[in-house]
Amino acid sequence: MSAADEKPVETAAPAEEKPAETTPKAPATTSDEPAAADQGDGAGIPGNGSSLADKVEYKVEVKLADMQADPNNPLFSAASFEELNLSEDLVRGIRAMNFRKPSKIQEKALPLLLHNPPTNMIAQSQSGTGKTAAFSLNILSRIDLSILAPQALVLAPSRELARQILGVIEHMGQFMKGLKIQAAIPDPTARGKLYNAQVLVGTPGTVMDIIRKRAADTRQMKILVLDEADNMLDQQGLGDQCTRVQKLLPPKIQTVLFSATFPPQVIEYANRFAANANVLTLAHEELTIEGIKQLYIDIGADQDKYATLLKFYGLMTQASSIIFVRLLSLSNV
Ligand SMILES: Nc1ncnc2c1ncn2[C@@H]1O[C@H](COP(=O)(O)OP(=O)(O)OP(=O)(O)O)[C@@H](O)[C@H]1O
Repeated sequence: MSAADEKPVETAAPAEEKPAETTPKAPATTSDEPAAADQGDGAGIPGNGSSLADKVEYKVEVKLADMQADPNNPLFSAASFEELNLSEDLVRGIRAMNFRKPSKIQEKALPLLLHNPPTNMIAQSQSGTGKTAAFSLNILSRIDLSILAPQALVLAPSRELARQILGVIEHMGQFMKGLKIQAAIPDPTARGKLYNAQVLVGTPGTVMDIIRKRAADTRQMKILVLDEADNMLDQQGLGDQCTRVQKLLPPKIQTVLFSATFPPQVIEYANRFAANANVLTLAHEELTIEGIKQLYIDIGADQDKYATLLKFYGLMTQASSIIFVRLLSLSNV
Protein backbone atom coordinates (compact mmCIF):
# COMPACT_ATOMS: atom_id res chain seq x y z
CA MET A 1 0.00 0.00 0.00
CA SER A 2 1.42 3.36 -0.93
CA ALA A 3 1.02 6.37 1.30
CA ALA A 4 0.20 8.53 -1.66
CA ASP A 5 -2.53 6.70 -3.48
CA GLU A 6 -5.02 5.66 -0.85
CA LYS A 7 -8.05 7.52 0.38
CA PRO A 8 -7.96 8.59 4.01
CA VAL A 9 -10.29 6.72 6.31
CA GLU A 10 -10.99 9.62 8.54
CA THR A 11 -10.26 13.30 8.77
CA ALA A 12 -10.18 15.30 11.94
CA ALA A 13 -11.66 18.72 12.56
CA PRO A 14 -10.54 21.57 10.32
CA ALA A 15 -7.45 23.52 11.17
CA GLU A 16 -7.86 26.75 13.01
CA GLU A 17 -4.53 28.19 13.91
CA LYS A 18 -1.07 28.15 12.54
CA PRO A 19 1.61 25.91 14.05
CA ALA A 20 3.57 27.08 17.04
CA GLU A 21 7.27 27.61 16.66
CA THR A 22 9.58 24.76 17.39
CA THR A 23 10.36 24.54 21.06
CA PRO A 24 13.64 22.99 22.12
CA LYS A 25 13.20 19.77 23.98
CA ALA A 26 14.00 19.11 27.57
CA PRO A 27 17.47 18.36 28.80
CA ALA A 28 18.10 15.29 30.90
CA THR A 29 16.64 15.80 34.31
CA THR A 30 16.67 12.42 35.97
CA SER A 31 18.44 9.31 34.97
CA ASP A 32 20.88 6.62 35.60
CA GLU A 33 24.42 7.56 34.90
CA PRO A 34 24.85 6.62 31.25
CA ALA A 35 22.16 8.81 29.84
CA ALA A 36 23.06 11.74 32.02
CA ALA A 37 26.68 11.45 31.08
CA ASP A 38 25.87 11.17 27.41
CA GLN A 39 23.70 14.18 27.44
CA GLY A 40 26.28 16.78 28.18
CA ASP A 41 25.36 19.19 25.43
CA GLY A 42 22.92 19.88 22.72
CA ALA A 43 19.77 19.72 24.79
CA GLY A 44 17.54 22.72 25.03
CA ILE A 45 15.64 24.40 27.79
CA PRO A 46 13.40 22.33 30.03
CA GLY A 47 10.32 21.29 28.10
CA ASN A 48 7.57 22.19 30.46
CA GLY A 49 4.85 21.68 27.95
CA SER A 50 3.49 24.31 25.70
CA SER A 51 0.18 25.58 24.56
CA LEU A 52 0.61 23.10 21.70
CA ALA A 53 -2.48 21.08 22.45
CA ASP A 54 -4.63 24.17 22.75
CA LYS A 55 -3.32 26.24 19.91
CA VAL A 56 -2.10 23.94 17.17
CA GLU A 57 -4.87 22.36 15.19
CA TYR A 58 -3.73 20.24 12.30
CA LYS A 59 -6.00 18.30 10.07
CA VAL A 60 -4.66 14.78 10.36
CA GLU A 61 -5.65 12.16 7.82
CA VAL A 62 -5.50 8.56 8.90
CA LYS A 63 -5.14 5.53 6.70
CA LEU A 64 -5.37 2.27 8.54
CA ALA A 65 -3.22 -0.72 7.74
CA ASP A 66 -6.14 -2.91 8.66
CA MET A 67 -9.09 -1.60 6.72
CA GLN A 68 -11.41 -3.63 8.92
CA ALA A 69 -10.55 -1.41 11.86
CA ASP A 70 -13.48 0.63 13.01
CA PRO A 71 -12.88 4.37 12.87
CA ASN A 72 -15.83 4.83 15.25
CA ASN A 73 -14.08 2.81 17.89
CA PRO A 74 -13.34 5.16 20.80
CA LEU A 75 -9.74 3.97 20.69
CA PHE A 76 -9.37 5.41 17.26
CA SER A 77 -8.84 8.90 18.61
CA ALA A 78 -8.02 10.08 22.11
CA ALA A 79 -9.22 13.45 23.31
CA SER A 80 -7.52 12.98 26.67
CA PHE A 81 -4.50 11.17 28.08
CA GLU A 82 -6.79 9.43 30.59
CA GLU A 83 -8.43 7.46 27.78
CA LEU A 84 -5.15 5.81 26.92
CA ASN A 85 -4.83 3.59 29.98
CA LEU A 86 -1.30 4.72 30.68
CA SER A 87 0.57 3.71 33.80
CA GLU A 88 0.34 6.04 36.74
CA ASP A 89 4.03 6.89 36.58
CA LEU A 90 3.75 7.82 32.95
CA VAL A 91 0.72 9.99 33.59
CA ARG A 92 2.70 11.74 36.34
CA GLY A 93 5.50 12.33 33.85
CA ILE A 94 3.10 13.83 31.32
CA ARG A 95 1.60 16.07 33.99
CA ALA A 96 5.07 17.14 35.09
CA MET A 97 5.66 18.24 31.52
CA ASN A 98 2.47 20.27 31.74
CA PHE A 99 0.67 18.41 28.99
CA ARG A 100 -3.03 18.70 29.62
CA LYS A 101 -4.40 16.97 26.55
CA PRO A 102 -3.00 15.33 23.44
CA SER A 103 -2.06 17.50 20.47
CA LYS A 104 -3.83 16.75 17.20
CA ILE A 105 -1.22 14.34 15.93
CA GLN A 106 -1.01 12.68 19.36
CA GLU A 107 -4.78 12.36 19.45
CA LYS A 108 -4.68 10.30 16.27
CA ALA A 109 -1.32 8.59 16.62
CA LEU A 110 -1.39 7.45 20.23
CA PRO A 111 -4.37 5.07 20.14
CA LEU A 112 -2.95 3.47 17.01
CA LEU A 113 0.58 3.28 18.39
CA LEU A 114 -0.54 1.84 21.71
CA HIS A 115 -3.01 -0.64 20.27
CA ASN A 116 -2.23 -4.33 20.57
CA PRO A 117 -0.97 -6.20 18.69
CA PRO A 118 1.54 -3.45 17.90
CA THR A 119 1.24 -2.10 14.37
CA ASN A 120 3.76 -0.13 12.35
CA MET A 121 3.17 3.56 11.78
CA ILE A 122 4.25 6.07 9.17
CA ALA A 123 3.42 9.62 10.17
CA GLN A 124 3.92 12.97 8.64
CA SER A 125 4.68 15.48 11.29
CA GLN A 126 6.24 18.88 11.13
CA SER A 127 8.42 20.30 13.84
CA GLY A 128 6.55 21.22 16.95
CA THR A 129 3.46 19.08 16.38
CA GLY A 130 4.18 16.81 19.31
CA LYS A 131 5.54 13.77 17.52
CA THR A 132 8.54 13.24 19.82
CA ALA A 133 6.22 13.15 22.79
CA ALA A 134 3.97 10.72 20.89
CA PHE A 135 6.61 8.13 20.09
CA SER A 136 8.26 8.58 23.50
CA LEU A 137 5.00 7.81 25.19
CA ASN A 138 4.55 4.67 23.11
CA ILE A 139 8.07 3.54 23.97
CA LEU A 140 7.65 4.19 27.68
CA SER A 141 4.32 2.35 27.71
CA ARG A 142 5.72 -0.71 26.07
CA ILE A 143 9.06 -1.33 27.74
CA ASP A 144 9.44 -3.79 30.58
CA LEU A 145 11.39 -2.12 33.38
CA SER A 146 12.26 -5.45 34.98
CA ILE A 147 14.46 -6.30 32.00
CA LEU A 148 17.73 -4.40 31.67
CA ALA A 149 18.29 -4.80 27.95
CA PRO A 150 17.55 -2.59 24.93
CA GLN A 151 13.87 -2.78 24.03
CA ALA A 152 13.38 0.41 22.03
CA LEU A 153 15.68 2.16 19.59
CA VAL A 154 15.22 5.66 18.19
CA LEU A 155 17.30 6.63 15.17
CA ALA A 156 17.82 10.33 14.47
CA PRO A 157 19.78 12.03 11.67
CA SER A 158 21.99 14.07 14.01
CA ARG A 159 23.51 13.74 17.47
CA GLU A 160 21.86 16.98 18.56
CA LEU A 161 18.46 15.62 17.69
CA ALA A 162 19.29 12.32 19.39
CA ARG A 163 20.22 14.18 22.57
CA GLN A 164 17.04 16.23 22.46
CA ILE A 165 14.88 13.14 22.02
CA LEU A 166 16.70 11.48 24.89
CA GLY A 167 15.93 14.51 27.04
CA VAL A 168 12.21 14.25 26.26
CA ILE A 169 12.07 10.53 27.05
CA GLU A 170 13.91 11.10 30.33
CA HIS A 171 11.63 13.93 31.28
CA MET A 172 8.52 11.94 30.50
CA GLY A 173 9.83 8.82 32.20
CA GLN A 174 11.19 10.57 35.30
CA PHE A 175 8.85 8.69 37.65
CA MET A 176 9.45 5.25 36.14
CA LYS A 177 11.72 3.42 38.54
CA GLY A 178 14.50 1.46 36.90
CA LEU A 179 14.21 3.28 33.59
CA LYS A 180 17.51 3.62 31.81
CA ILE A 181 18.11 5.54 28.59
CA GLN A 182 21.38 5.79 26.71
CA ALA A 183 22.59 7.90 23.85
CA ALA A 184 24.18 5.89 21.06
CA ILE A 185 26.10 8.69 19.41
CA PRO A 186 29.80 9.06 18.63
CA ASP A 187 31.66 9.15 21.93
CA PRO A 188 35.46 8.99 22.19
CA THR A 189 35.21 7.70 25.75
CA ALA A 190 32.87 4.85 24.83
CA ARG A 191 35.49 2.12 24.32
CA GLY A 192 34.25 -1.06 25.86
CA LYS A 193 31.01 0.58 26.96
CA LEU A 194 27.93 -1.63 27.18
CA TYR A 195 24.56 -0.41 26.00
CA ASN A 196 22.06 -2.20 28.17
CA ALA A 197 19.50 0.58 28.71
CA GLN A 198 15.89 -0.20 27.87
CA VAL A 199 15.85 2.76 25.48
CA LEU A 200 18.64 3.67 23.09
CA VAL A 201 18.59 6.90 21.10
CA GLY A 202 21.26 7.38 18.50
CA THR A 203 22.55 8.07 15.06
CA PRO A 204 22.47 5.18 12.56
CA GLY A 205 26.23 4.74 12.02
CA THR A 206 27.07 4.59 15.71
CA VAL A 207 24.15 2.32 16.47
CA MET A 208 25.27 -0.07 13.74
CA ASP A 209 28.79 -0.08 15.17
CA ILE A 210 27.52 -0.76 18.66
CA ILE A 211 25.36 -3.67 17.55
CA ARG A 212 28.06 -5.16 15.35
CA LYS A 213 30.56 -5.01 18.18
CA ARG A 214 27.96 -6.73 20.37
CA ALA A 215 28.01 -3.86 22.80
CA ALA A 216 24.20 -4.02 22.75
CA ASP A 217 22.07 -7.12 22.89
CA THR A 218 19.16 -6.56 20.53
CA ARG A 219 17.20 -9.73 21.23
CA GLN A 220 14.64 -7.97 23.43
CA MET A 221 14.15 -5.10 21.02
CA LYS A 222 10.49 -4.46 20.25
CA ILE A 223 10.22 -0.89 18.94
CA LEU A 224 12.22 0.91 16.27
CA VAL A 225 11.57 4.61 15.62
CA LEU A 226 13.06 6.48 12.71
CA ASP A 227 12.74 10.22 13.24
CA GLU A 228 13.02 12.81 10.46
CA ALA A 229 13.16 10.28 7.65
CA ASP A 230 13.31 13.02 5.02
CA ASN A 231 16.41 14.51 6.63
CA MET A 232 17.88 11.07 6.99
CA LEU A 233 17.46 10.38 3.27
CA ASP A 234 18.90 13.78 2.37
CA GLN A 235 22.19 12.80 3.95
CA GLN A 236 24.34 10.47 1.95
CA GLY A 237 24.05 6.91 3.14
CA LEU A 238 22.00 7.50 6.30
CA GLY A 239 18.85 5.92 4.89
CA ASP A 240 20.83 2.79 3.96
CA GLN A 241 22.41 2.69 7.38
CA CYS A 242 18.99 2.76 9.01
CA THR A 243 17.95 -0.16 6.84
CA ARG A 244 21.09 -2.05 7.85
CA VAL A 245 20.41 -1.38 11.51
CA GLN A 246 16.86 -2.62 11.05
CA LYS A 247 18.17 -5.88 9.60
CA LEU A 248 20.19 -6.44 12.76
CA LEU A 249 17.05 -6.28 14.91
CA PRO A 250 14.39 -8.94 15.47
CA PRO A 251 12.14 -9.04 12.41
CA LYS A 252 8.78 -8.54 14.11
CA ILE A 253 9.20 -5.29 15.96
CA GLN A 254 6.93 -2.28 15.86
CA THR A 255 8.45 0.16 13.39
CA VAL A 256 7.49 3.81 13.50
CA LEU A 257 8.67 6.35 10.95
CA PHE A 258 8.20 10.10 11.10
CA SER A 259 8.91 12.57 8.35
CA ALA A 260 8.06 16.25 7.99
CA THR A 261 7.61 15.86 4.25
CA PHE A 262 6.57 12.99 2.03
CA PRO A 263 8.25 13.34 -1.37
CA PRO A 264 8.04 10.16 -3.48
CA GLN A 265 11.43 8.79 -2.38
CA VAL A 266 10.47 9.14 1.29
CA ILE A 267 7.12 7.42 0.68
CA GLU A 268 8.86 4.61 -1.12
CA TYR A 269 11.43 4.24 1.64
CA ALA A 270 8.81 4.49 4.39
CA ASN A 271 6.70 1.75 2.86
CA ARG A 272 9.69 -0.56 2.75
CA PHE A 273 10.96 0.39 6.20
CA ALA A 274 7.61 0.19 7.96
CA ALA A 275 5.53 -2.25 5.96
CA ASN A 276 1.74 -2.53 6.49
CA ALA A 277 1.75 0.62 8.58
CA ASN A 278 -1.05 2.86 9.72
CA VAL A 279 -0.38 6.11 7.88
CA LEU A 280 -1.00 9.58 9.32
CA THR A 281 -0.60 12.59 7.11
CA LEU A 282 -1.24 16.27 7.68
CA ALA A 283 -3.80 17.69 5.31
CA HIS A 284 -2.26 19.36 2.32
CA GLU A 285 -3.37 22.89 3.07
CA GLU A 286 -1.59 22.75 6.41
CA LEU A 287 1.82 22.17 4.91
CA THR A 288 2.69 25.82 4.53
CA ILE A 289 2.46 28.25 7.36
CA GLU A 290 -0.33 30.78 7.23
CA GLY A 291 0.92 34.28 6.41
CA ILE A 292 3.89 33.08 4.35
CA LYS A 293 3.61 33.39 0.59
CA GLN A 294 5.68 30.97 -1.42
CA LEU A 295 6.63 31.50 -5.03
CA TYR A 296 9.45 30.41 -7.26
CA ILE A 297 11.32 31.66 -10.29
CA ASP A 298 12.82 29.12 -12.64
CA ILE A 299 16.30 30.35 -13.57
CA GLY A 300 17.98 28.52 -16.42
CA ALA A 301 21.65 29.15 -15.71
CA ASP A 302 23.43 29.35 -12.36
CA GLN A 303 25.24 32.55 -13.28
CA ASP A 304 21.92 34.36 -13.80
CA LYS A 305 20.78 33.73 -10.25
CA TYR A 306 22.47 36.72 -8.68
CA ALA A 307 21.18 39.21 -11.26
CA THR A 308 17.67 37.80 -10.93
CA LEU A 309 17.87 38.07 -7.18
CA LEU A 310 18.89 41.74 -7.45
CA LYS A 311 15.94 42.45 -9.75
CA PHE A 312 13.65 40.63 -7.38
CA TYR A 313 14.82 42.67 -4.41
CA GLY A 314 14.38 45.82 -6.51
CA LEU A 315 10.69 44.99 -6.84
CA MET A 316 10.03 44.21 -3.20
CA THR A 317 10.20 46.18 0.01
CA GLN A 318 12.00 43.93 2.43
CA ALA A 319 13.41 44.97 5.76
CA SER A 320 15.53 41.86 6.05
CA SER A 321 15.63 38.38 4.62
CA ILE A 322 17.51 35.10 4.73
CA ILE A 323 18.88 33.44 1.62
CA PHE A 324 19.53 29.71 1.75
CA VAL A 325 22.12 28.27 -0.60
CA ARG A 326 23.19 24.74 -1.34
CA LEU A 327 26.95 25.26 -1.06
CA LEU A 328 28.90 27.31 1.43
CA SER A 329 30.91 28.82 -1.44
CA LEU A 330 27.73 30.27 -2.96
CA SER A 331 27.06 32.32 0.14
CA ASN A 332 30.10 34.49 -0.74
CA VAL A 333 28.88 35.43 -4.21
N1 LIG B 1 0.13 17.34 24.43
C1 LIG B 1 0.91 18.36 24.64
N2 LIG B 1 0.52 19.41 25.40
C2 LIG B 1 1.31 20.48 25.60
N3 LIG B 1 2.56 20.60 25.11
C3 LIG B 1 3.01 19.58 24.33
C4 LIG B 1 2.23 18.42 24.06
N4 LIG B 1 2.96 17.58 23.29
C5 LIG B 1 4.13 18.19 23.07
N5 LIG B 1 4.16 19.39 23.70
C6 LIG B 1 5.28 20.37 23.72
O1 LIG B 1 5.30 20.95 22.43
C7 LIG B 1 6.64 21.11 21.99
C8 LIG B 1 6.86 20.31 20.73
O2 LIG B 1 6.61 18.93 21.01
P1 LIG B 1 7.53 17.78 20.40
O3 LIG B 1 8.96 18.08 20.67
O4 LIG B 1 6.99 16.47 20.82
O5 LIG B 1 7.20 18.05 18.89
P2 LIG B 1 7.95 17.55 17.63
O6 LIG B 1 6.88 17.42 16.60
O7 LIG B 1 8.76 16.38 17.92
O8 LIG B 1 8.82 18.78 17.28
P3 LIG B 1 10.35 18.83 16.87
O9 LIG B 1 10.46 18.19 15.55
O10 LIG B 1 10.61 20.30 16.85
O11 LIG B 1 11.09 18.13 17.91
C9 LIG B 1 7.53 20.66 23.16
O12 LIG B 1 7.85 21.80 23.92
C10 LIG B 1 6.63 19.74 23.94
O13 LIG B 1 7.00 19.73 25.31
